[in-house]
This record gives sequence, structure tokens and C-alpha cells, in this order.
Amino acid sequence: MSESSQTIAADRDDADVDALRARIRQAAEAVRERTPMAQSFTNFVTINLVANAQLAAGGAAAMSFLPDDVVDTASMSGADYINVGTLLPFYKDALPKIARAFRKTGHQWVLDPVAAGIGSTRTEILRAFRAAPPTIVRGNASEIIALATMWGLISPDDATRPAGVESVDEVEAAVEPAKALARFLAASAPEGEAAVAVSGEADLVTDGATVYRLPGGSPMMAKITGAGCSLGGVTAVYLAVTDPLTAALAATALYDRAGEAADKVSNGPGSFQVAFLDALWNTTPDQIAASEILTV
Ligand SMILES: Nc1ncnc2c1ncn2[C@@H]1O[C@H](COP(=O)(O)OP(=O)(O)O)[C@@H](O)[C@H]1O
Ligand SMILES: Cc1ncsc1CCOP(=O)(O)O
Ligand SMILES: [Mg+2]
Repeated sequence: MSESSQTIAADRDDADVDALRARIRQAAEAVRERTPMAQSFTNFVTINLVANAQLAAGGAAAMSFLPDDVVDTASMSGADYINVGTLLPFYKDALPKIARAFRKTGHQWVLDPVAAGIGSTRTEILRAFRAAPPTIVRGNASEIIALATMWGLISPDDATRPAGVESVDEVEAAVEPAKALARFLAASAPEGEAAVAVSGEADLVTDGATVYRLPGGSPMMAKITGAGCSLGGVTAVYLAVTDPLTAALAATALYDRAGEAADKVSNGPGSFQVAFLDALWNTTPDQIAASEILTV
């Protein structure tokens, strides 16, 4: 690329990011004004932190493991959240059934494919979601790589070994799998829009076309259980008020800013978790929208 076309591309990227910032601010304000409810079907380990984080971010929470509850409540819920961290045998039929019900009504949902690649039941459930996919997938790098492999979107040669709930891959290793997943989700979405968010030391969000990198947060976020799970729940709160790309960026940026604020005033994992909820509550729409968002 010549120097002048590089400058034009950089100017266009700056204009795109400015437009995104305006959407992020609007979404953060809308969450505070409207208290949108996002229903969750999430794991037993971190369910309480997910609900508290959704409230602290300005939304409302409803947790259920009853498939009929989930389908009924979806009519009142702005968006749903499914997290496969802890599963029971009956979920093998229940979760794909719920995903199909969402599909039928066009109800939007966020998937956290926790521990993707581990266990035949989890694999069967995650494979089934391919036919009735979410609007946003949010996970760590290993989970995004495993899901993209499972759905046949990347070559198995590019896959790494499955991880547990913690990532064994760097965020950078998930760039192409994340883009492939986002393109697949967008092609399946009624509105043609979707996003994938990969968390780690510096987070990555993509709509399949552009890759956005969001640095920040705190290493202490990996020392409490549920930072990732609750980010998925908060992403669903945002999805209730805005488009998938803006929702993924806004929730990711909020987590980075809140993590930094909590880091400054805490003294270990216990006080960090308390400070983190306070910081989710106190971070302003302007602070979220002013977050560093890199397109290189
Ligand atoms: N080393 C780190 N530095 C800064 N932020 C981090 C770090 N590790 C995790 N985070 C943040 O913690 C949150 C959860 O990410 P992660 O730990 O990757 O998810 P998971 O718990 O699903 O593996 C994200 O907001 C991410 O930005
Ligand atoms: C520890 C654990 N085990 C099964 S689910 C879960 C929680 C994972 O939470 P996160 O992915 O947010 O760290
Ligand atoms: Mg996780």
C-alpha cells in the first residue's frame, strides 16, 4: 500500500471508530435509562456474580434452568445468555431446544462456550447450536478456537488442544477463528449482523470484517472466577439495547475500565470482586466510550 493510501485507510478507520464511540455511548446511556433485562441459563459456579454484574452494569437479571421458563421469559427479556460451564445430562436436549425456540422467534442471545472441546455432552450441545446459532459468541481464545473448529469453520490443523475453563492460547491465535465465527453468525442472523468477543490480556472484538483490539483491565480479573462468565451476561444486557458489534465492544470496554478501577482500590481477589462490582456501577457512559479501540 502506498503512503497516501495508508493515510486514507487510517483516516477511514478513525472515522469508523468515532462512529462506534457514539454508538457505545448511546448504548451505555440506554442501559442506564431502560434497565434492560437479560435472562441467563448459566453455570452453577458463577451464577451469582453474573446476576450481580448485570445489575451493577445497569441491567436486570433472571436466571433459570427450566427450559419452559426460559422460553416463556424470553418474551420479556431483551436478549438471552447461555453459558455451558456446568452441564447436566438433560441439557443435551434442553439447550438445543431452547436455541431453536429463540431462532423461531428471532430472539437474540449470547453464547459463552466455556470449556469447549471437553466432554461428549458439551460437544454435542455446542455442535447443535450451529443449526440455531447465537448473535454473539464471547469466550477466551481456546474456547473460540475450539468452537470454530467444531463448527468446521477452520481447519482442525489450526486447532490447539482443548482447554478447561482457562485459556491455553493467546488472544492473537484466535483472530482468524473469531473472524470465521463472526462471518458464520452474521450469515445466519436474520438481521445479517453478529459479533465475536475474545477475552484475555488485551481483548478482541470482531464483526467478521474488522478486528478491534481493546487493551486494559487487570490481571486480577483472572484471579476471581466468573469475570468471563459475567462479561457474557453483561454483553447480553447491552445486546438488549443495541446492535451486536456495539454490544460486544461496549461490554468489553466497560469490563476493562472497571477492572482497572477495582485494581487501584483492592488488596486481593476478595476485595477485588467487591470493588469490581462497585466499579461496574460507577463507570460512566463517557468513560466507556472513551476507551482505547485499535484497528491495527
Ligand atoms: N491478564 C489480564 N489483564 C487484563 N485483563 C484481563 C487479564 N486476564 C483477563 N482479563 C479480563 O478479564 C475478563 C475475563 O477474561 P478471561 O479471563 O479471558 O475470561 P475467562 O474467564 O472466560 O477465561 C475480560 O474482561 C478480560 O479483559
Ligand atoms: C470454574 C468453573 N468451572 C466450571 S464453570 C466455571 C466458571 C468459569 O468462569 P470464567 O470462565 O468466567 O472464569
Ligand atoms: Mg470463561
